[in-house]
Amino acid sequence: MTALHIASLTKRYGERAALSQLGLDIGAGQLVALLGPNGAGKSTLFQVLTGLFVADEGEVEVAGHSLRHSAVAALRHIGVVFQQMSLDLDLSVERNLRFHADLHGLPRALARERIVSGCAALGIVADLARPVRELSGGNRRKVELVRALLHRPKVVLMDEPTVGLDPKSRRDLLAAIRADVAERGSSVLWATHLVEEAEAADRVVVLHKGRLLADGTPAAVTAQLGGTNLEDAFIRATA
Ligand SMILES: Nc1ncnc2c1ncn2[C@@H]1O[C@H](COP(=O)(O)OP(=O)(O)OP(=O)(O)O)[C@@H](O)[C@H]1O
Repeated sequence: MTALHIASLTKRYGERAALSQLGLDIGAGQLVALLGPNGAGKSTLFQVLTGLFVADEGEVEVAGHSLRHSAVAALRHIGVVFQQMSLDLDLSVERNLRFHADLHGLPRALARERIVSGCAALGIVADLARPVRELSGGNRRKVELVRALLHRPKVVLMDEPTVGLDPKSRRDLLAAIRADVAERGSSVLWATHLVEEAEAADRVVVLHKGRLLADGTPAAVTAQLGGTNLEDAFIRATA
C-alpha cells in the first residue's frame, strides 16, 4: 500500500497558489527528499499534511486514511520534525517525550522503553533528565526525531531538520532516519533546499512555485531537469 498518497493538492493564500495540483505517492521504505528553493511551498505542504491547514482542493491519504474524512486516523500515522524547534525548554528531555507518548496513548512501560532506546540510538540517553534548555541545537533536534518516531508512524515528515546543525549532527540525524526506514519500512519526506542532502536520498522530488518539476533518483532528476549535476540542474530549473 502507498504510505502517503497526495492527489491534485491545491492550497491558496488569497489569490496566490502556494501548492498547485500537486500529486505525489510515497511507498513504504522510501526516503524521499523534497527539494525546493525558498518559497517553493515545502512548509505549506507540511502544514497541510499535518492538519494545520486545510487544502482548497485535492486529497491526501496516510496509510489509506483520508485526511479530509478521517483526520484522526490519518494523523496517527504521521510523525513530524518541524522547521521550528517545538520542545518545551523548561521540561526535561524525558518529560517532553513522555508528554508526546501520552498524547498517543502509549502505555507507560512501552513509552519508557522507546524513549530510552531512541535516545540511546542517538547518543543522548545521558541527557534524559536534563532540561532541554541545556542541550545543544544538534541534541535538541535529536530529541525531536526521537519524539517524531515514538508512536512508530508510517510516514515521517522532516521540514529542513538540519538547519543550523554541524556536519556531524547532520550525519547522525540522517543515519538515524535511514535506520528507521531500514528497520521499520517507514516512509520519509525530507524537505530541504540543500542539494547535497537530496543527493543522499533514494528519490528526489523537486518543488518549484507549488508544482512538481521532477521526480526520480538524483541521477534521473538531473537528467529530467537537464544539467551536468543535480546542483546545476536544480539552480537552472528554479532560477
Ligand atoms: N501565511 C501565509 N500567507 C500568505 N502567503 C504565504 C503564507 N505562508 C506562505 N506563503 C507564501 O506561499 C509560498 C510558499 O511558501 P512556503 O513557506 O510554503 O515555502 P517553503 O518552500 O517552505 O520556503 P522556505 O524554504 O523559505 O521555508 C511563498 O510564496 C510564500 O510567500
